[in-house]
Amino acid sequence: MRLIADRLGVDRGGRPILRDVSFAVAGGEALKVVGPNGAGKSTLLRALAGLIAPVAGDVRLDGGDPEAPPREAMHLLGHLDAVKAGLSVRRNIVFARDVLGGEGDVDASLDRVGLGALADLPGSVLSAGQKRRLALARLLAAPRPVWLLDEPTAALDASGQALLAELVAEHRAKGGLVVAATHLDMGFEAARLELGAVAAVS
Ligand SMILES: Nc1ncnc2c1ncn2[C@@H]1O[C@H](COP(=O)(O)OP(=O)(O)OP(=O)(O)O)[C@@H](O)[C@H]1O
Repeated sequence: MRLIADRLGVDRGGRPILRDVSFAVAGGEALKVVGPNGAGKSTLLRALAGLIAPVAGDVRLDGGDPEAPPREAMHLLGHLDAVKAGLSVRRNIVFARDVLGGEGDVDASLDRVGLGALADLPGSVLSAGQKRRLALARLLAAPRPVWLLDEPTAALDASGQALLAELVAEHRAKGGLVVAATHLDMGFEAARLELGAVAAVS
């Protein structure tokens, strides 16, 4: 599988944010998107996920299900954790699995991210780092080959950051691919896409 962005152009609020952004990420690979605040990192992830229509170029997923839109192969972990405050921690994951599809084991996913003991508590009581861990559990419970991660280490402690690096390594070993926007070291090797006045891949 290959995720390809081809001369992508994206506007927001009528302003050009991304122009001529091109890259390809193959299964097993990771791409780290960097750039200053406002450079368009989140915008790029949202465009890849099909949530914002590009004004130029396109996003393709080669080797995926030709019948399904590319977004169905993607998991966007946004910088907001999208926790449903009124649902229990476990129900949050069941809900995500029902919406996104997938056969992941809900309790095993929670155990893996260290939230097993909190499964019956409402989502509203989770700390910022625990909400981030809940978002990681969603990646496991509703497996999809393309992970789009927006500032995935935000609010994670050292063990959470190590867990993220492990999950990414396992995902890549299974042929999954990762595009991650970040200001920080994420503890794994990745190609680099720098957004700024001019976008370039190195
Ligand atoms: N809904 C919106 N309407 C109009 N402009 C927007 C909207 N969302 C984002 N923008 C603008 O798009 C630009 C890129 O924002 P984006 O969130 O993609 O940047 P970023 O690189 O992820 O920034 P940060 O490092 O601060 O998270 C910014 O100038 C922002 O103000």
